[in-house]
Amino acid sequence: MPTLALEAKPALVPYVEPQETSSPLDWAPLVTIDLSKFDEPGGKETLVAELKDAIRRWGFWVVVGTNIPQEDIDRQLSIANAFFNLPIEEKRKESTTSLLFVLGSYFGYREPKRFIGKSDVKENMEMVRIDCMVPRHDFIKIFEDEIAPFHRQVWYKVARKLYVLLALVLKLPEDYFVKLHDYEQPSEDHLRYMIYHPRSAEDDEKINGIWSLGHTDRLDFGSLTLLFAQQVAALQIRTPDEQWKWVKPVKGGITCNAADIMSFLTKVGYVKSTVHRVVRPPPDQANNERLGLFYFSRPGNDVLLRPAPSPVLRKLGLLTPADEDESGEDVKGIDYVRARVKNVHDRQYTRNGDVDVQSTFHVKHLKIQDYYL
Ligand SMILES: O=C(O)CCC(=O)C(=O)O
Ligand SMILES: [Fe+2]
Repeated sequence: MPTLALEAKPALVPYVEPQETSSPLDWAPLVTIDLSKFDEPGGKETLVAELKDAIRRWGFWVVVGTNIPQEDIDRQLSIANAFFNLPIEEKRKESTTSLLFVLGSYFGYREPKRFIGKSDVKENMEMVRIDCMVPRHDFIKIFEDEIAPFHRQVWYKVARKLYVLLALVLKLPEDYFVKLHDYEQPSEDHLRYMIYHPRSAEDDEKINGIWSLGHTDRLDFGSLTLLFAQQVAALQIRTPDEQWKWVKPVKGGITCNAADIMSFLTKVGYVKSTVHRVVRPPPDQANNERLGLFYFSRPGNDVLLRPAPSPVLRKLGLLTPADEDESGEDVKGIDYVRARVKNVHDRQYTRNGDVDVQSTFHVKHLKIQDYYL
């Protein structure tokens, strides 16, 4: 079994993206937010108006003009690809064990071990979650000097600006959400590398071509999910009229979605945490590996989770006196994240069909409904 010399940074084969699909797919008409306007006079106002529609109707949008160099994104994809190409014994060295799931924490490598519902087909995705506070896999440590600044620039160039715009949509002080997600404070904010391996048409048929069940981003329970575009179409969102539509990858763009904490902070409804799923890609991409690079923004561990005191929510009658009562029992960001991860992952089977699709769990006084479509 090859071992890695920690001090040596191996030369990486540059990752080459698969060809774009030419299948005529029913794409979701997502709004594009051009962040290069953010610092222009009147720019924020324009973006706020665009984002408002996106968060209320779709919960998904695309961001361009981020000023993150394309070569930095490509380099992350090359590191991710090289990691997944390591022998399995090597990847397992820092794997996420079931013990961690019991504790509700899951950084590190996760291999596809679970069966899909009651079928004999196994999950086809591998992932590695990279947090800045846990021991890392040796391979990841070697590239830490590139991964850490990349993580940081995504926060400052994208997530932070989106939080400012979201606060403005809700007529809150500009830094309201920025403070809750302060990059410099301890949190479980993280990057994720992920790869889906193609399956035979036969196996995919047994699971109705669904690679990841419809869900909101409870799984990586956070506030915002940023997905750097990769060319293999497979992500679908459920539209307000309950149709599944494909999300079109935009070269150099980032597909963003509001996750459950953002929805919770805005009374589960103002900002929509939209149901989405991953399906077998179209025929001309069905044999491609699907490599993904994500950023999951989470609130600070010690942040108290309570609905934002937004005049917009108040005007809509969404804030109850209990929401505005500061003496109630508090739930911290970390309590919520741990409870959710434990509920989702501390199990042998993925949920599919009739296997435990509905469940609830508690975080202190909050009862949370967890479901999969
Ligand atoms: O692979 C994708 O495009 C989306 C994955 C996803 O929705 C998730 O992991 O929460
Ligand atoms: Fe998701």
